[in-house]
Amino acid sequence: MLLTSSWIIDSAIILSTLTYLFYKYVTRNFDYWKKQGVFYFEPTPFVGNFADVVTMKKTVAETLKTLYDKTDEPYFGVFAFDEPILVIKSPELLKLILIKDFTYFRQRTIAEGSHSKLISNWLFFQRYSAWKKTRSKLSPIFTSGKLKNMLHSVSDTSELFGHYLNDHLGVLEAKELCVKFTTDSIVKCFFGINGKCLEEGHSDLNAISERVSEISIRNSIIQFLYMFKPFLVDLFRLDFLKKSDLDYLLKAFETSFNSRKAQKNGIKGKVVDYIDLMLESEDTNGTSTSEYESDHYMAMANTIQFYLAGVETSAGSLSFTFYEWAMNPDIQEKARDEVFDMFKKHGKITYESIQEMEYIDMCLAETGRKYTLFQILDRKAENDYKVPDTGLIIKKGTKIFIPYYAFHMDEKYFPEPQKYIPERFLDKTVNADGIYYMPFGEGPRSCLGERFAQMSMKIFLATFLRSFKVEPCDKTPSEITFNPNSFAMISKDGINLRFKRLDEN
Ligand code: HEM
Repeated sequence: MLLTSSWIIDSAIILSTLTYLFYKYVTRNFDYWKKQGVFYFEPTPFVGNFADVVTMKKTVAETLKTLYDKTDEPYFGVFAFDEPILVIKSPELLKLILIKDFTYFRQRTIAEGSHSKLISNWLFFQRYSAWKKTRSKLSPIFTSGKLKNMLHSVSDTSELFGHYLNDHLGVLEAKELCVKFTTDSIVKCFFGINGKCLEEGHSDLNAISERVSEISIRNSIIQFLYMFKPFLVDLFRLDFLKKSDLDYLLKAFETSFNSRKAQKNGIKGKVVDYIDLMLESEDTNGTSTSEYESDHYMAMANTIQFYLAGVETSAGSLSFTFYEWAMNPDIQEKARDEVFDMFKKHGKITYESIQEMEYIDMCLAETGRKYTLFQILDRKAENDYKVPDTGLIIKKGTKIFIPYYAFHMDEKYFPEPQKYIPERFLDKTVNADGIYYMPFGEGPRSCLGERFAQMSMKIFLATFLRSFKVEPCDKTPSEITFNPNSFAMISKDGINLRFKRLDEN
């Protein structure tokens, strides 16, 4: 007997008290935006403004778009479950946050993965001081000169793709198909190995790439916690990759690195990939052993990150481009004409010739607009920041979501946003006043691999268009519905398309 003579009444009192206390706890921040004088959307206890995400009706990107469309305020408050988040709608304010006043917003909101030596070495997750050092060491890899050296590896992989497709023509799931190319091309350029996805049809690396992009309960929970509950990531030591997959990748890299080192044995040769670049820069003279080891580990860790950051995103972009080309044959034909002109003029794909393929550039730009690939971009205020010409002070620690899918689908910037119109990018006036188009992010923290991704995608598409065509089939969705269980924006029904040789009817 605790409170009354009846255990039933006691239990009811205890249960109600606990429920009340829990309710008070999860709603403790719900007056935050009111106190700040910021317009906000009324949250629901336990889910905040993300009820549709929890019930799997919509993706995070679509949920934020619905709210974005309901207001003309330059910024507004929402609650991700119990946490206040500032959402930016003004392109001018976004330019300040991402570029001009970047020093206030150098971090992301996502978990930092500090439980793992590997993840905490990844550029994407690092805090400013570590990030600055890593970014300055990695940036030289993506200069024009270095990319030119990687072009041959990407071209060879595209040729291999041509052979693979020739043997597998018919109805194929476009993303699965493109993952084979992006995996082989990224591991060739950054690990210096043959991923054998195209040569063997399905290799160990192909299986790892599929596990990374798979919509499984494990992946959904991990992605959700990285985004919304970062402290649980460290507590439960959550990693993106299964340990066995990670060990496989680390071993593949080290074996390739050591064998190249032994082969070269100090001889300076042509730099063809990332491994050569690492050997070139890992000159131990004048560097302490511990500094050498930490640089080597950083370079190796980021190779794994390039794999994770590049395979899924580039395959997503390519498969959505295939989808749009299948649904818009006139656009596919126009892109093919450009490729034939390019081959007529240059005879082969060179770094210079791909710069001339402007229509394919426009197609990729339009794919990047319509299919943002990530749900949101994010930043965190490192110090109090006074927003010019308003009374708002964004307090230190405030999490900021950039609803870039909503910007890209905003009628004001892109008339008839549901339509795929590459010509939108003809006059290059996008982002003239403020930032509203950012498929690769913007500012000092934008995508490091953008130029590599653009180069590889163009080489791949040019090789494809020269010999093949793509059409819709019975299983092709008439429009794309995004899968609400994934952090990446992917098609819920897959993208089944019919691939044919150019001379086939
Ligand atoms: C179509 C392909 C790709 C798309 C659409 C894409 C998109 C993005 C976006 C939106 C960001 C966040 C930027 C921001 O917050 O402002 C990002 C970051 C990043 N991406 Fe990509 N990406 C692609 C391919 C790649 C590739 C191929 C690599 C590496 C080889 C790569 C490496 C990175 C890295 C390292 C970061 C973190 C940058 C930092 O925090 O400094 N990405 N990417």
